Amino acid sequence: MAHPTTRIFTRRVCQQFSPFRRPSSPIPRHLRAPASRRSYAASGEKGPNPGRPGQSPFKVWPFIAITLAGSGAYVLMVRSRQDMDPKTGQIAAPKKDTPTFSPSKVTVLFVLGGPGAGKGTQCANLVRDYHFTHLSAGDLLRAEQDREGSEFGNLIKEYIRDGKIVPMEVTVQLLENAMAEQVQKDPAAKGKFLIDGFPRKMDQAIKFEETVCPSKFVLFFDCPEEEMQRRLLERGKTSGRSDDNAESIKKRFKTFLETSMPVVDYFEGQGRVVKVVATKTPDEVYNETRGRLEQRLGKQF
Ligand SMILES: Nc1ncnc2c1ncn2[C@@H]1O[C@H](COP(=O)(O)OP(=O)(O)O)[C@@H](O)[C@H]1O
Ligand SMILES: O=c1ccn([C@@H]2O[C@H](COP(=O)(O)OP(=O)(O)O)[C@@H](O)[C@H]2O)c(=O)[nH]1
Repeated sequence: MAHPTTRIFTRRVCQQFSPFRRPSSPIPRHLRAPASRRSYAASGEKGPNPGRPGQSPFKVWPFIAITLAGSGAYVLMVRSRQDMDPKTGQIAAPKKDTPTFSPSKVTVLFVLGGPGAGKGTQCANLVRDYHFTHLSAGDLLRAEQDREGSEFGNLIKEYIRDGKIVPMEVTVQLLENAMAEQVQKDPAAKGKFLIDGFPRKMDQAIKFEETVCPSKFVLFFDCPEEEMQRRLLERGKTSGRSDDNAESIKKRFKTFLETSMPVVDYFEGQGRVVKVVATKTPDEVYNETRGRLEQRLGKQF
């Protein structure tokens, strides 16, 4: 049985918020709205509130209690499902709280730009002059594709030929392994990484920064499509790549525009993009690249 004070409080709250409450209005009778626009209770015992004045016939609290309990259960269910793998319905591995590499010990620059913009060419220059370690996501995927016994070989082959983005778990893991190997080789060196052609999709960007290492910024090579196409068709004459052909190039451009540009926009929104116009000769593009990096990182980067 409820405590008398509780009962009084309950009745007061019910009365206050009941739409059927009889008002004791401070407004003089002649200024009030006509009876037809006022509460039902104004017509005395005939409305839906035939009980004692001020007492609602509806028990509101059970409804409120049920609604609150239901909402609480729903929130708990949604939270628990966030930890589930949507494919298997199994509980996913616990999220890593901290990235594997600390950005105070390791420097990561993402290098982005359309296919054929000149990312690989400029990364080679930076490696030569500034001792970066160059990790090309595409090269790592092609190596994994060709590795004997790889369970992802066929999948990667198909994705690359169609210009699609390989599921992020594969690429992020390959990159993390390659970084770990490099850091282990030379623990004293301050690891400086150019991660080339990555992240090409938002999920990769978020996953990598959460679990592997936050990047300093994106070095973005901006080049129009016609120029990139010309370069790729030229490269295709000798590269032996399954995707340097007109049909795959078209698909890669589409993926770049629809999926990868939003990643650049995302980092741009955070002030984390260093943009270089990539249409001039390789040397000219490199000069601009160095200038921009010095501006951002200081002369001794
Ligand atoms: N600034 C440039 N002008 C003309 N050709 C270039 C330039 N930069 C790179 N290339 C050539 O274009 C092709 C694509 O360059 P690459 O660095 O492999 O691009 P990405 O890594 O962005 O796909 C290569 O054959 C390369 O030699
Ligand atoms: O994070 C990545 C990077 C590359 N790729 C695949 O690898 C291909 C080639 O990428 P790469 O960077 O080697 O070449 P680019 O297109 O920049 O010339 C892409 O089209 C994608 O199919 C991918 O799936 N995920």
